[in-house]
Amino acid sequence: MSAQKLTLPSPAKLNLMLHILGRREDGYHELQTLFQFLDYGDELTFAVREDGVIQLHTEFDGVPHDSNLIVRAAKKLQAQSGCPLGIDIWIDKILPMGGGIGGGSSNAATTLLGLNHLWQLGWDHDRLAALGLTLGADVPVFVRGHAAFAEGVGEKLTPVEPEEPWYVVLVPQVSVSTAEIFSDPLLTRNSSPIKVRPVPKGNSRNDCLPVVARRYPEVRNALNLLGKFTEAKLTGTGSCVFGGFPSKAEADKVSALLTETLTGFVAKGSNVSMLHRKLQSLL
Ligand SMILES: C[C@@](CO)(OP(=O)(O)O)[C@H](O)COP(=O)(O)OP(=O)(O)OC[C@H]1O[C@@H](n2ccc(N)nc2=O)[C@H](O)[C@@H]1O
Ligand SMILES: Nc1ncnc2c1ncn2[C@@H]1O[C@H](COP(=O)(O)OP(=O)(O)O)[C@@H](O)[C@H]1O
Repeated sequence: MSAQKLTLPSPAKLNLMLHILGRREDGYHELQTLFQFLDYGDELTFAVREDGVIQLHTEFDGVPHDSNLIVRAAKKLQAQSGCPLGIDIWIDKILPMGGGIGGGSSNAATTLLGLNHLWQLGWDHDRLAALGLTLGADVPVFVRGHAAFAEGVGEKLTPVEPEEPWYVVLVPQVSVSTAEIFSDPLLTRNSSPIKVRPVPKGNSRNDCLPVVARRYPEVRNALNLLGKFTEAKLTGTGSCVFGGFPSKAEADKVSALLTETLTGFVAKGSNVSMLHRKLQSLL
């Protein structure tokens, strides 16, 4: 008899603002950023194996099997929990890679939460988030599943409740290297820390934007075009650009105009990750 399959969502995130406060001794940058999820993302399907093997069945262009964050997350959880079970995994990948919408980190978090459920490990979110942080700075927020103000390299999280507009997200056809942006001499690294909560209005800038727009004409173009309709912002280190609208109808109208020449999609902002809504419904 074949194992029962479980399908879970793996949502995208946006950085609604991103300030860089300084550089740490280890070369990483201290940030303040606001994460919100999108009701839009990949889908991962899992089936438990009795033989302990971890197998991702979907191939990724340019990402070898054992480097995939899904496989790395599964192997770490298996090693640290001592679980003898294995897993078959398939993914329906719709999120662009290297777009600043966190697809890889989200896939890792969905894997951690999915396997915690299927392998019946009983780990709490603190423990899963700590493991997730060793895979990437954005993994903990996906594990916790609530919109958050993040500090440090993104691991100190305070839940927040920003508005949940409809977004038009444009996907310039370039992959931006996060390392390249953080090593650019022109990057602003000395923003003053925001000490008041919630983040006061007027702090919605992304310090990476000037450097990314300067290096990538495709991103500049997307910012200019979306900027004709609403405030156009960069998420993470890009390449994706987004803007909020009060209704789906308005977002759809702008998207229809812009996607004649650019790639993009419309999605609702969400303060509770659709992964957590699905997991809740299983309990
Ligand atoms: C800045 C954010 C905001 O969400 O960008 P996006 O990746 O989403 O675009 C993330 O925190 C990115 O975190 P993460 O995804 O873990 O970064 P990585 O790709 O591992 O980082 C690649 C390189 O960028 C630099 N880096 C990254 C994050 C950080 N806070 N300071 C840094 O200096 C480091 O040199 C690191 O080796
Ligand atoms: N499951 C995965 N999904 C996406 N990218 C992955 C995955 N596993 C490893 N990667 C690598 O991580 C890089 C960053 O991916 P991603 O998280 O999608 O972008 P970003 O951090 O810009 O939002 C990719 O370019 C890819 O090389």
